[in-house]
Amino acid sequence: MDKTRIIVVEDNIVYCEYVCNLLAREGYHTVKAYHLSTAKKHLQQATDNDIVVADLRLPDGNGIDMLRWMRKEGKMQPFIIMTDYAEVHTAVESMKLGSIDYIPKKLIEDKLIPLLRSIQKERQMGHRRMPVFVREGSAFQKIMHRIRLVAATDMSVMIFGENGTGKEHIAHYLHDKSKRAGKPFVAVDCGSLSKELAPSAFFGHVKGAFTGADSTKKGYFHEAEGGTLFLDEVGNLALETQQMLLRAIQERRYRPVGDNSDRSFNVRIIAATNEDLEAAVSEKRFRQDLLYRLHDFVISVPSLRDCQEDIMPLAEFFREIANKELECNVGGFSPEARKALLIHTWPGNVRELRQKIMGAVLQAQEGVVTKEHLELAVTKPTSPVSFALRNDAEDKERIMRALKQANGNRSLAAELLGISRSALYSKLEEYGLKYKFKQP
Ligand SMILES: Nc1ncnc2c1ncn2[C@@H]1O[C@H](COP(=O)(O)OP(=O)(O)OP(=O)(O)O)[C@@H](O)[C@H]1O
Repeated sequence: MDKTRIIVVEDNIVYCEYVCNLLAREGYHTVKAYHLSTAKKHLQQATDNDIVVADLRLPDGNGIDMLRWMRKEGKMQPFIIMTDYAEVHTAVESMKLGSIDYIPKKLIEDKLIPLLRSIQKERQMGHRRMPVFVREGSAFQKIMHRIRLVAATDMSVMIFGENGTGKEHIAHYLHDKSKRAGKPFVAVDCGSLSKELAPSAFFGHVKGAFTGADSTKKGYFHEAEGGTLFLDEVGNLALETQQMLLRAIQERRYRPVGDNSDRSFNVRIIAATNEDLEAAVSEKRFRQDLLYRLHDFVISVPSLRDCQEDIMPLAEFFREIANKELECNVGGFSPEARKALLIHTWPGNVRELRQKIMGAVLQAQEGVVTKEHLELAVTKPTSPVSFALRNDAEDKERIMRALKQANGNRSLAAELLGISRSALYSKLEEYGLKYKFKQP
């Protein structure tokens, strides 16, 4: 099971139910919409991991209208059209707009699940459906440097940053640069996990463990074996789940629900949040000991408004993608549009930029994107994420772990800790730490 939700858009209530049951039997979490308007509401809350399965004909529009609306809004979730009407031209139109496939309803039982599995497999193998732009601004160069530094180690990494800054991309990149590349990368949306579901989701369960456990299920830890487990929005985990995770991480073992023996695991953990977890700790919403376990190494991703030099290169990159995906021929941005892009505060960060550019290109079709095409509203910036954990005991252990990972090399350890070499020396002195590295 992963964090994928399938949004099923179908006005025939019986058929909608049938498709949802088909999906639920395979362990998918489904959301139903009988109208295009309801589907749009669901999509406003959708994550990039969701997948849409839509009928072609709906009471208040059709599947193609919906796909066009999604792409205009920059919502690039995979879109599968199902229909009774095997009209080739409609299929072609939906493909142009980026629908993944077109399944005649009579073949749905055979084709839908394999198609969904292949989409998910691609994601798990790290083949992102969305191309990634390598940002060259100075902040990102530093981040890339820090990633290369930590990738080779097994340190847990905590990524802080506002929504849409690219934290998940960074986690993927880190995985790809690590010795775990080629092994699974399993992303977990911690916000969608209730405390009741979490034990089975993380650790799996055996058949008959509880009512409804019709078969044995692997949990995220098992799925991620040898690879990376990415805990997205980790600040949203229930306290009970935090405690359960902490125990597993400390002991490097867990017990599937209903099983009578423990399993050990070899998984690297990367976590991300847009929350100030230090505040969450002081408000007793987040366990300090878990936070401390999760952040051997910290990466702070700046907001887009603090990376002005990346705005136009990213905008050009998204313009080219939009041209290709939407079959448009837009050559650039007018001077006013450029100015508007540079002064906008981007509360939704790169995700918002992508959405605005996709929408603008679709509107412009050709020529250049103008300020009007961008439809940028006046916005207030969200508060920046700050982070400064520390208490002496935890600091000491973090320092020792960094020194160990750096094989005793103090310069490298200081870099891993994100402090200067002299700051590391004074910390070593302050805490009376004498780390002696034994040569093998
Ligand atoms: N370097 C990049 N190249 C291309 N697209 C990017 C890049 N960075 C971010 N994006 C786009 O922005 C969206 C948000 O990125 P991502 O999901 O990695 O951010 P996030 O910080 O994890 O967001 P959230 O906090 O909302 O989960 C992605 O869907 C992606 O399309």
